[in-house]
Amino acid sequence: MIIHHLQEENSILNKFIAEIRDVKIQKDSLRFRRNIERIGEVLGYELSKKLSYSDVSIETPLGVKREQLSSNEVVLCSILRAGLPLHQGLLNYFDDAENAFISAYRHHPNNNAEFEIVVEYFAAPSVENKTLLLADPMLATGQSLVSVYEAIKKQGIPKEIHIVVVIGSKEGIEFIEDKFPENTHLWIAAVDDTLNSKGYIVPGLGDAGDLAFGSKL
Ligand SMILES: O=P(O)(O)OC[C@H]1O[C@H](OP(=O)(O)OP(=O)(O)O)[C@H](O)[C@@H]1O
Ligand SMILES: O=c1cc[nH]c(=O)[nH]1
Ligand SMILES: [Mg+2]
Repeated sequence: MIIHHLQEENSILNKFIAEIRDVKIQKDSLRFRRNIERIGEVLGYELSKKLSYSDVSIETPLGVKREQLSSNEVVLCSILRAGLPLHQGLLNYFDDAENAFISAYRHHPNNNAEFEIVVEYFAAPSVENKTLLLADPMLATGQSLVSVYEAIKKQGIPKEIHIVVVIGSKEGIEFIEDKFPENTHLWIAAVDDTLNSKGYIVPGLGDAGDLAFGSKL
């Protein structure tokens, strides 16, 4: 896996990350969603540099100019629910992508701390020989991403995969590394050191789905 950790270099991205972490700011859910979307735009711009480009003639009112345009067939796949604002940010830039939505949630049998990942809702086009962008704001244990990848493989084998994450744990990155093809790119804004006993990233930001859409029963 080729890891691109964007916060290794300072940029305006740091402000968006700081705001989604900050307990004094993150409860403004409109701002939280918009910040995740903005991070999706930044990550999307960065990953666009690794796509394939070909020469296309563009006619302006005054002449013709050759531009290098991406020739990748992109499928943008997000994990519900927290993935929705990140999906929107990526879609703002990859506006002609096909889209896939897959749900994954943690099921705690008998309210135990242990959980299993349940994949239920599944709506995806073929990904055969296409460029798959797999987006989830949080990479904690890594189990959701791997379960969703297993599910989407039923739709074909992608030519290349770009995983897009806002905050990940070192443990989660280690867990997913050998579960994806070697040439998979991981675009990750921030990397945190630990997970707590409930599998939450520390310091992280809390529950991304709840912050974006409200708590659930
Ligand atoms: O790496 P993992 O340990 O699998 O955890 C990460 C998952 O947790 C969050 O979803 P959550 O289960 O909270 O569902 P939600 O989006 O509905 O809130 C997040 O969006 C990831 O999908
Ligand atoms: O830290 C975490 C872990 C899983 N899901 C979240 O939203 N946050
Ligand atoms: Mg959640």
